[in-house]
This record gives sequence, C-alpha cells and structure tokens, in this order.
Amino acid sequence: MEKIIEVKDFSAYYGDKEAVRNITADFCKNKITAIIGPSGCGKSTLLRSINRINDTIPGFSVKGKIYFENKDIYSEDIDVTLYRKRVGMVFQKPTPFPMSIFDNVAFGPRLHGIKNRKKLEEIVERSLKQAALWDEVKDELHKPGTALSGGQQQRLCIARALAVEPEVLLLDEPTSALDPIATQKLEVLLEQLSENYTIIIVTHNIAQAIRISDYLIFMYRGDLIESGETAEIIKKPKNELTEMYLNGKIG
Ligand SMILES: Nc1ncnc2c1ncn2[C@@H]1O[C@H](COP(=O)(O)OP(=O)(O)OP(=O)(O)O)[C@@H](O)[C@H]1O
Repeated sequence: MEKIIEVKDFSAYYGDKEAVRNITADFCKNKITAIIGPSGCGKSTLLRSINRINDTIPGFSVKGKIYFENKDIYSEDIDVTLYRKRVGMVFQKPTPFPMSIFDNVAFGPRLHGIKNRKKLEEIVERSLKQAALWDEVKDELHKPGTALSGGQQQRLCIARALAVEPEVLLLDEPTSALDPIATQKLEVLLEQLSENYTIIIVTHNIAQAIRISDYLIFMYRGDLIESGETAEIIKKPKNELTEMYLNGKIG
C-alpha cells in the first residue's frame, strides 16, 4: 500500500507538557485511517500537527519528523500555505465563514489567485457536488453559510476544503455536533471521497471508526498503543489496552 504521510518518532509539547510521545505511524494513500482513544490521549494534537495548525500556539514545539510525500513538513523550506492546500482540515464544530455559500467555497481558490468568475463557478459546483450538498443549495448560493443546518454546514466545510483540490483531508471529530441522520450522511460521503482522497479522522465514536476506517490508530495517554488494519485489530487486538478500550472498559 502506498504511503502518503509518515510520522517518525514524533513528539509534541505544550510548554513542558508532552501531549504525544514518540509516535511512529504510516498513512496510506486513498484510505481512511481513524485515530481513536480516550479523551486527552493526544488524537487532536497528532492530527493538528499533521496540518501544522498548532504552530501558532505559544509554547508548542515538536520533536521527530512528519513526512508528506517524503518531504519533512517541519523543515524550513516548506511553504505552509501551499502545504495546507494539499492537506486540508475540517474541524469538530462546523465553521462556515460569515459570507455566502458561494463565497465560502470560493474562498480558498481566490486566496490562491483564481479570479475568473466562470472558473470559480465551476469550482464551487464541483466541490459542492463532491460534498453531496449541491442539490440542497444550488438555488440559494447567495445565502449565508451560517443559515444552513449543522449537517449542511459541515458538508459546506468539506466542500470548502475540497475546493483547493487537496490530496489529504484531516477531520477532527467531524460528526460530534451532528444528529444521527447527518452523521450517517457524512460517513457515506467520507467513504465515497476515500476513492480519491486520503482521509484521516479523529473520532470518539468507536462504532463509527469501525464502520468507515480501513486502518486504525489507537492512542492512550500520548502513546500510540496499536495500529494496523481495522478488520485485524477488531478481530484480534494485540494489546490489552486496545481490547479494553474497544470493549468500553476504559475511556
Ligand atoms: N492548547 C493547549 N495547551 C496546553 N495543553 C493542551 C492544549 N491542547 C491540548 N492540550 C493537552 O494535550 C493533551 C492531549 O490533548 P488532545 O486535545 O490532543 O487530546 P484528544 O485525544 O484529542 O482529546 P479529546 O478527545 O478530549 O479531544 C491533553 O492533556 C490536553 O490537556
């Protein structure tokens, strides 16, 4: 299986506090990897480190390496804006910008210099279709993004991320603010998107991780305890902690 992201002996700190410790993991291209584990185990820190979004937190520092297509993403010659174009992120709470649906999706492409209206219209339509939102909003693209339902807002955020044609999509608990129907829709969408995109999802929801992921990473108190194919881990976890977590005995 082709690797797209490799994490090697990676640790991350908030000041003196080590939030993730010596993580080594590979992420396969066009597969879904779910990062699971109890609250505070470092899932979000690892995911956010892959997007370099924690850079702005005072006192945040890292050790070890994260490679994207064999390039060290923390090296000095990385253009972070361009990197984030290739590795997009969607957050727990839907966060549409205070602007129209159209402008939300066109935001990234405009940032990267696309001005032609026709081209922007094409990108908006393609992205909203990919995010399975087009049919619901095609006649009201001028409406504010914030006027949509929670589930629609989250799909709008996915459309916004897809508009710049990333290769990897990072999602941090993307369904925790959604009702069961919106959650199910989003899970189906992620499975469809994984045909063309590499997806890494942090989730609290073990059943969800089992439903949608090809690979699992189980973390506990900052350590990576076990990783591998989801089907294998579910059938026979190698580590007792993994087994306890999957059976609801810790967490
Ligand atoms: N901005 C921050 N400043 C200081 N410490 C932080 C910060 N963000 C997270 N931490 C600490 O780092 C550790 C890992 O947190 P992280 O959010 O990565 O865990 P998590 O597994 O995603 O948790 P949850 O499932 O509750 O979101 C925790 O002990 C947390 O308190």
